[in-house]
Amino acid sequence: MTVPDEYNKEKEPENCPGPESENAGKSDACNGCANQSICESLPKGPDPDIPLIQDNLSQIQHKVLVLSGKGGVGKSTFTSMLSWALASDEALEVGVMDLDICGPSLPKMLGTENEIIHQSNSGWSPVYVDDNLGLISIQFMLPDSDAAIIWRGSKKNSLIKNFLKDVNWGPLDYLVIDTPPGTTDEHLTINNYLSKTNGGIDGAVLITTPQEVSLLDVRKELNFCLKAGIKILGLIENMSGFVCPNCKGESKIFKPTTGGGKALAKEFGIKFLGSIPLDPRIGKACDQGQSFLDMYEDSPATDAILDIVNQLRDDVEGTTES
Ligand SMILES: Nc1ncnc2c1ncn2[C@@H]1O[C@H](COP(=O)(O)OP(=O)(O)OP(=O)(O)O)[C@@H](O)[C@H]1O
Repeated sequence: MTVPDEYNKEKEPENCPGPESENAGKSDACNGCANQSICESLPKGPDPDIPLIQDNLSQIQHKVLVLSGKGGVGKSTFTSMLSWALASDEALEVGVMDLDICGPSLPKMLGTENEIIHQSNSGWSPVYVDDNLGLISIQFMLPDSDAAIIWRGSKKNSLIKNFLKDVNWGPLDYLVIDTPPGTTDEHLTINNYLSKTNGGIDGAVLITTPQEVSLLDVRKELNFCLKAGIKILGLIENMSGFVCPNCKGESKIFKPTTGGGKALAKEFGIKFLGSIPLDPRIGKACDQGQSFLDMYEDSPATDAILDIVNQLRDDVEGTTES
């Protein structure tokens, strides 16, 4: 078991059961400990749900995580684009899991904001965006779209387990998983369970913007992947300049650090998947729950995204040599 970097050994209370104990986070000594929520989120002993998760996900070919160090850099936007792009190939069955439990935005971006979850004998059904594109999100279980989700780690972990064990995913070519920003309980939980499934996690796509604050935070994400043994499929620099829709001229809005994503990828020896320019129509399409890729085929952002998706498919499906 990997104990996360955030775990602070110096803050261990007297009689601490230790992060690897079955009682981690649950004993009296844990109350008020700064490490409690981390310990609660760590797996304890053999988990009887693991065989159920393995069975439920056994027909999923590829599992891809989308990660970012900072919020607001376009992680959910890219997840929605990747999902639309994959599903535009009618030969593929695509599932999307929204693990941004406290800030779910995929239902809106994929045009399913007002849907509710359906339960049948075979479990929860994903909400279908298209015949071959299903989404699961906590949003579908909330009384209204403004409801706040203020949950501790253990409750989030149970929901993630439900998403893995109780959603009737069926056979899928791709399961794309959007995660919250940073390295959180959700990341530890999903990695813990998926790493035990057939084929494990194919890899993670990391999103940054060119700003220094985002580049600094995405380093933590890279180190998390390295520590957790998650393959890094590549890094994307989003909002990487603005292409004027009229004159097609490009302005480097974050001038000194534009290209920082590429430099970071080189430093870590990982693939740089490409830069996606700013296009104000992306926000508009996402707000309307429509596919930007279909609406604005001529946008340089569409070209960049489709090129990235092709590279990912080549890597994940092994159609070209890396
Ligand atoms: N290339 C782009 N051009 C223009 N707007 C963009 C681009 N990428 C993302 N956006 C916009 O930036 C905002 C933040 O994007 P998004 O919600 O995907 O970020 P996030 O990283 O998932 O944030 P969080 O993790 O905090 O939910 C959205 O309004 C989205 O429409």
